[in-house]
Amino acid sequence: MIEIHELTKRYGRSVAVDGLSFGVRPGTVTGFLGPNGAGKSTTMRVLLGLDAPTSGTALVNGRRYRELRRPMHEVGALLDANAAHGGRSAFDHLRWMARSNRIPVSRVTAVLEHVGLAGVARKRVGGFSLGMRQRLGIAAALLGDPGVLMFDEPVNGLDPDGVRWIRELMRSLAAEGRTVLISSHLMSEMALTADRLVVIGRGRLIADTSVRELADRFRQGVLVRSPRAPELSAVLVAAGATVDAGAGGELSVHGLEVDAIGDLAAAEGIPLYEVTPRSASLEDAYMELTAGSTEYRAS
Ligand SMILES: Nc1ncnc2c1ncn2[C@@H]1O[C@H](COP(=O)(O)OP(=O)(O)OP(=O)(O)O)[C@@H](O)[C@H]1O
Repeated sequence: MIEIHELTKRYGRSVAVDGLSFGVRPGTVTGFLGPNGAGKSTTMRVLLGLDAPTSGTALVNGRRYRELRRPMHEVGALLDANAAHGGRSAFDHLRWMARSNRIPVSRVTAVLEHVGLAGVARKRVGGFSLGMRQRLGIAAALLGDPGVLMFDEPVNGLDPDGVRWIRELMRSLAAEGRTVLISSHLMSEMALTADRLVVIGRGRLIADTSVRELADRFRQGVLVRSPRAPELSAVLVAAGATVDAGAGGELSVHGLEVDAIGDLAAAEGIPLYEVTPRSASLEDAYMELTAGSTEYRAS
């Protein structure tokens, strides 16, 4: 469980996080989204005790990071994939972390296997690709088997296989009942990975919602194709829908859900070739939500 309450972080005169409040629940993947400079990394750094808040609180399992008795058992994080010393092997890097946190070395082998690095465990980290470094960073986060996990931009620079692997790993960690927070500035990625979304801009909360609620909020109607489109259109309008006919004969229907459209067409014996809810505009929703919050914008 993560709880952020009225969190503000100033660096000199600039405000990185500005009165931010939200919670992240166990058993879900929560996407932490916002344009560059929105304050995502700062929030995570404060949660991990790497930065002190100017005011407000950032709690893990009800405590500030420094009050956690065995921090690596409670929260694991990937902030910077290049944190490991290049001259050490993956195994030695993790063994050093395990020893200094009184974690049995057997966990090192387990997490290296979990992230698919068992075969290169004795190789120097300096020779690792970005994807392998990300995996090693995730292995380090998992070392203490914590219930809360935070990943800052974990898919940055990964190839499609790596992206899919991370997505599945995040989902399986949440399915085990863990609290998973992933920061990203890619809505398209979060739409596939996250259950919930916390969107911030200029350090402030813009939206705290489920992916489904956001999709519904910005739904663009249902696309319907039928060989008897004009007839179907009349039926749908009579049932209270608003219908726009496209140039190709397709109908854009607002005010009726997919099931209702199917039932009405069936009742009239009108064939349907396609009924597609057009809710895939999450990227647009995100752009609209964060318009005005971006630090740098091409004009
Ligand atoms: N140590 C620091 N000193 C001064 N300003 C900082 C510091 N760390 C962050 N900031 C500023 O705080 C703001 C928020 O930065 P932060 O890195 O938290 O954003 P972010 O949402 O993680 O962005 P990105 O997606 O680019 O990583 C930015 O304007 C940044 O320049």
